[in-house]
Amino acid sequence: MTTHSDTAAALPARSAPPAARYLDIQQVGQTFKTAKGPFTALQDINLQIAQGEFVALIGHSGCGKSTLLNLIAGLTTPTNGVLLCANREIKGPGPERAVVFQNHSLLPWMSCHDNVYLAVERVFGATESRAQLRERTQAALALVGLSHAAGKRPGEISGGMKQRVGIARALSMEPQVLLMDEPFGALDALTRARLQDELLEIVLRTRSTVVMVTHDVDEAVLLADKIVMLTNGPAATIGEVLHVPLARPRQRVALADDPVYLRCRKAVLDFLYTRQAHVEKAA
Ligand SMILES: Nc1ncnc2c1ncn2[C@@H]1O[C@H](COP(=O)(O)OP(=O)(O)OP(=O)(O)O)[C@@H](O)[C@H]1O
Repeated sequence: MTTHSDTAAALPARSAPPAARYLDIQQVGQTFKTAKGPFTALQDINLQIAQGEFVALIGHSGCGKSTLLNLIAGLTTPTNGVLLCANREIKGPGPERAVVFQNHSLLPWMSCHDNVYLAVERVFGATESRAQLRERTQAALALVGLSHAAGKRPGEISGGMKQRVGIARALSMEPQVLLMDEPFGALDALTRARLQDELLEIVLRTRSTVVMVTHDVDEAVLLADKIVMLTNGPAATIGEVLHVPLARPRQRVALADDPVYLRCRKAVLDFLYTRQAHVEKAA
């Protein structure tokens, strides 16, 4: 693994020294049992993510990005190695790690308010009154600009709004870690850009640690502190980690011709399309 090591001083400013190994992924491998025999999706994954860091996972389709995210979420367990969150082994899902999926997975018969309330109740229901839970729910919806749609059901709102409800639901749990699997993948370009900007603002305010799977090079450079590039599978591993030394807050229009932005973008494109050019293997 090579690292583009920009100076620490050039890294984005965030307050208070965060835990440098908040998420610690050590020698992780994942082998699936399949009808054709064992299939090794991931191998020798070593990655440390600091508290408050925004990490983008990028790589060609099928390389193992979701597999890695699911391991961090605790939805699956690794065949090799260990994953730690705040020095504790990840052994299953936990309220400190919330997941936002591409298909927002809202319950269609419940209002946006109730979809969020359900998550709030699960995390805080034992210790807080209903009024407090409702307050948390309303605050989360306000955070993503959806107070006006609280009473609507998922079928009555747009795809972008549904995705914002999914993000509100995840944020309402006050997770230490926000795990996002191509959260904007299904959206049109304009909605996607708006949600990216909103996410930048929210993350700046909440100081959450974020791991986001994406296929989009511009999204990765715009949002991330660190871009983790996976090699092609099978047995995918981390090919390169690129630090993105762009100060925050970040403005997409100003970045369009920023030399640092362009250099980072080129480095990722180079990795994906030159060094890891996707070759379809014969079945
Ligand atoms: N439960 C499973 N059983 C067998 N193979 C699996 C399983 N889950 C994933 N795989 C395989 O592991 C590899 C990595 O899959 P994964 O979904 O993590 O890739 P990805 O990088 O997220 O892909 P995409 O970008 O297309 O979403 C693929 O070859 C996939 O077919």
